[in-house]
Amino acid sequence: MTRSPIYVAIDTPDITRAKEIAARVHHHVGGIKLGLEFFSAHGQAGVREMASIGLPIFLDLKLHDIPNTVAKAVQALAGLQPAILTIHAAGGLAMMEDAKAAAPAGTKVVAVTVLTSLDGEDLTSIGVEGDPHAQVSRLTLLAKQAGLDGVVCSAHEVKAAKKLWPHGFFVVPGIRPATGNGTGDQKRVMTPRQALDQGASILVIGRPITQAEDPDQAARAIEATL
Ligand SMILES: O=c1ccn([C@@H]2O[C@H](COP(=O)(O)O)[C@@H](O)[C@H]2O)c(=O)[nH]1
Repeated sequence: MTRSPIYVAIDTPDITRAKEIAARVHHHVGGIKLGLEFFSAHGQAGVREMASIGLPIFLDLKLHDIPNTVAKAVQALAGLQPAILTIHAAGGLAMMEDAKAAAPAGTKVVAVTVLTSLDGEDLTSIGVEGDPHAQVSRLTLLAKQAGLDGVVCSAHEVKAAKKLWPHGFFVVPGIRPATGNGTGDQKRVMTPRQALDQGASILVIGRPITQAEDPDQAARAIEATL
């Protein structure tokens, strides 16, 4: 059976709630994404507890520091054997190379290019010239050169990024079902179906599932559109 491309982003510091959501959506997702909020509250012990549910774990820590520090952090996380681990492409070529070298063989190391909460104006405000497309393309090529497994980008850039890296692994957040609540803090969004059509390898979906009255039903409804 093929795994669902949906990774549910369980962003909560409440481990009881995190386990409850995971148990409810278990059959409709391909994995669980744990990020800064969960990790800051529960650390590696919490990740192990969530892993015992039996779904692949995507550890979204978006590591970004000098190469030595990031490599040591990746080494320290290696025992968790995450399926996917994120670092920031803006950390540069050497940082990405060292992170990949420090990761366990079974872990896909992927680089965040341009956060889906940013638009062109935001990029200009932090001194990045060009639109998100140009910056995603530039950082995708750098991540490929560093020997990573793929990148994180929005569905708006994934087609172009895939052209540059046909065998890359493309993680796409900023997913919003056609019907439902607003985009929140996300600025570059697309529906799950459209994102897959554009070339996403996996879809990261948080609030549309976790904040639904019935997360199981929300995940099931999204799955039905794929
Ligand atoms: O560019 C990025 C990189 C990571 N994320 C993470 O994905 C989820 C999205 O959650 P939603 O509730 O579906 O908006 C969240 O955990 C982010 O940390 C991202 O959104 N954009």
